[in-house]
Amino acid sequence: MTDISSILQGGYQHPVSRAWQSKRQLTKSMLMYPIFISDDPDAEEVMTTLPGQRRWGVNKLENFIGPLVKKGLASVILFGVPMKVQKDPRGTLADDPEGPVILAVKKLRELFPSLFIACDVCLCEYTSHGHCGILHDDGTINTPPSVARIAEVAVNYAKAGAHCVAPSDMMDGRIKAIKQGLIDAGLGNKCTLMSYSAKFASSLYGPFRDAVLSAPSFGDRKCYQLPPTAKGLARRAIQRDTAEGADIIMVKPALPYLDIISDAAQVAADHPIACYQVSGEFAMVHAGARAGVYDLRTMAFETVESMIRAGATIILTYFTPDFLDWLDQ
Ligand SMILES: NCc1[nH]cc(CCC(=O)O)c1CC(=O)O
Ligand SMILES: [Zn+2]
Ligand SMILES: [Zn+2]
Repeated sequence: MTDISSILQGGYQHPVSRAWQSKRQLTKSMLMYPIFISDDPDAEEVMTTLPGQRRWGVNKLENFIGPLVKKGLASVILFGVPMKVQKDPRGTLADDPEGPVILAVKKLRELFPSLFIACDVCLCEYTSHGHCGILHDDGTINTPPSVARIAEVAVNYAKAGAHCVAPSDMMDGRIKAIKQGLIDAGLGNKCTLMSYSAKFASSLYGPFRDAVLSAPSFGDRKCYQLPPTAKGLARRAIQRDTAEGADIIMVKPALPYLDIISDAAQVAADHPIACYQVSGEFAMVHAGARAGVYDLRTMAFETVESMIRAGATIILTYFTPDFLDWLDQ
């Protein structure tokens, strides 16, 4: 005789009952789409390492984003790609009023009033050395001016109309400085602060660095991004950033760091938890599908559903346009 408590399959025999077995399901409003904005206003440049993604010029945004908004796109996060300009040690062009990010924010606000617009905040796309902060002469991070500069850039994106600023630089103390800067500018109640709190020094950022030309010219980012083994540091960074005024906590990369997502959901239980399925994860899912290891769509769902199961409610992913279609089918 089978013990009644050993029978589980009765609970998931049908697609509807299977859906009831998940606490949360992927919905369109969970998706935030990362897009690359070139300083060439007419660009629609294909990138070989990020399948299907392009560097877009400001003039192309209407035709690119319009159909996605019609399909239910709720939010985007913008990355500036300065292709033509001169970079300097302090990343002066990060908040150039005529630069790609500020122009794109204004344009998108005007074109798509319902779209939630976040801006990634970092200096590495704009610094001559390619690091995320301002450096001492010996090449190490000089924290106070880095934090001041990052906060200045964030406030300028918010002033341009960003609904959310998301610092990915990993400088200590930047959340507090940005929050204070937003408050001082009268934007404390108008702009969401999403912290890349638990951002690890990962091999999975390669395609992104090619896309935005932000690879460091020397060294690596291991003195500011977290060591992949450092569960404790991640928890402390999450605690610190919630205490410093972050509205949303992010974990990045996502799939190899599901335990950190789960920790974040406990440590910051009263905050929305975001995770970033980064460029290398996206490339891996595509590469495996091309090699015949699995079906692309099935695997894309499995990765993102794992993140949701771990505790994420916001997913930054290059699969967003695909999910908007797949979720309709
Ligand atoms: N601060 C830069 C930044 N912002 C987002 C990503 C990664 C995004 C991706 O790989 O998709 C990176 C790369 C890095 O830190 O080197
Ligand atoms: Zn950076
Ligand atoms: Zn960044």
